[in-house]
Amino acid sequence: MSSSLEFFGWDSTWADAFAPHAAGGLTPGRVVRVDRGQCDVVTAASPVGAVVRAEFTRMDVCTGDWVALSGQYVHAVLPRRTALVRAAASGLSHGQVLAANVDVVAIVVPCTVDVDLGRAERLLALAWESGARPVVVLTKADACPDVARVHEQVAGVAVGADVVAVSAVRGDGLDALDGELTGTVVLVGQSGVGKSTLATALTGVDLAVQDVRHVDGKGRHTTVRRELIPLRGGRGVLIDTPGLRGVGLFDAEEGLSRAFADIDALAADCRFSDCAHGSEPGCAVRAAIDAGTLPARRLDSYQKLVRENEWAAARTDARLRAERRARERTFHRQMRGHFNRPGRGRTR
Ligand SMILES: Nc1nc2c(ncn2[C@@H]2O[C@H](COP(=O)(O)OP(=O)(O)OP(=O)(O)O)[C@@H](O)[C@H]2O)c(=O)[nH]1
Ligand SMILES: [Zn+2]
Repeated sequence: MSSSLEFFGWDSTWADAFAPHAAGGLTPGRVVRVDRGQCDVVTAASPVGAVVRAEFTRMDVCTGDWVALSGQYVHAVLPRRTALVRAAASGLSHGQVLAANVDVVAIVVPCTVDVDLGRAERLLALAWESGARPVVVLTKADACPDVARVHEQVAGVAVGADVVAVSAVRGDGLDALDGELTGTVVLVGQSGVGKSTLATALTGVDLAVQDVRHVDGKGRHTTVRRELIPLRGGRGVLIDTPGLRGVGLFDAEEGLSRAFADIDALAADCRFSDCAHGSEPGCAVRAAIDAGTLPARRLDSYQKLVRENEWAAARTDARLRAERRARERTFHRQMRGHFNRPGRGRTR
């Protein structure tokens, strides 16, 4: 397969997954941007402005997906290796896929003395849940009087993840970060934490103004904002998609237990298997807090995120129940119509 697709992350595993489509004469490509049923797809040849067929819109084709194109139609979406999902911003009880086939989730946290550990923990849970590898990036290190201390605090909550301090303006730490960012990378973090500045430093492209000339399916030239940009180290691509800011957890039980693996491990020693780590006797988590080995803040943070996640799950269940009831009503209506039709021979 052409090196240009490899540039975007194509490998032999994708080629295997694509084989049946290749046999059918379809073209592989990676989605670099989606906009209401239209998506921009890079292929080994030129980029294609593709149309997502109506029957696929519910599959939520998103930036980062590998697709099989038939002409300018997205014919199939290859099964995702990973997916970054959050509770939909609208507060609907659906998950929203923000990016697909992400290898590294870089959690961007500004390096300040009053660093927001709870936010880092939330993003770590989200990242672990996606199936990608999380890395915490402490930005604006140049403006922090005690980088080592903040690094230590954050490393303390980032169980199983690396933490790298950088200054995008001075360039400190960027080489170390390059080494962490391989494959498909996304930056997540609140507004103002330095994502755009960092993205520019990592790609050499000013993403705030980047425009890409593009030929759509009808051969017209248009200008689009491509959301998949090669990293300067040549070892990956950055997904720069809007909407990676406010992140609510969605179905993130697994992610939470990875992000709080230390608490999970302690909880295994609680006397009761359903211990809520409140006032139960024999609680190993409380014992660790009393002994000073687990900060009370971390347990609070964990419990808050678990409640949030359960709340989202309950809403999903409620939605599924409502959908089932609506389907049943439709079914009964159809049945009544069917049996009440003249000549159906309903005997009374
Ligand atoms: N001192 C210092 N300031 C930085 C650094 N990186 C970013 N900033 C500043 O932090 C502010 C926010 O940076 P952005 O890169 O726009 O942050 P963002 O996360 O992209 O923000 P949104 O676009 O709102 O999501 C800007 O004023 C930057 O100049 C850094 O390494 N050092
Ligand atoms: Zn307990």
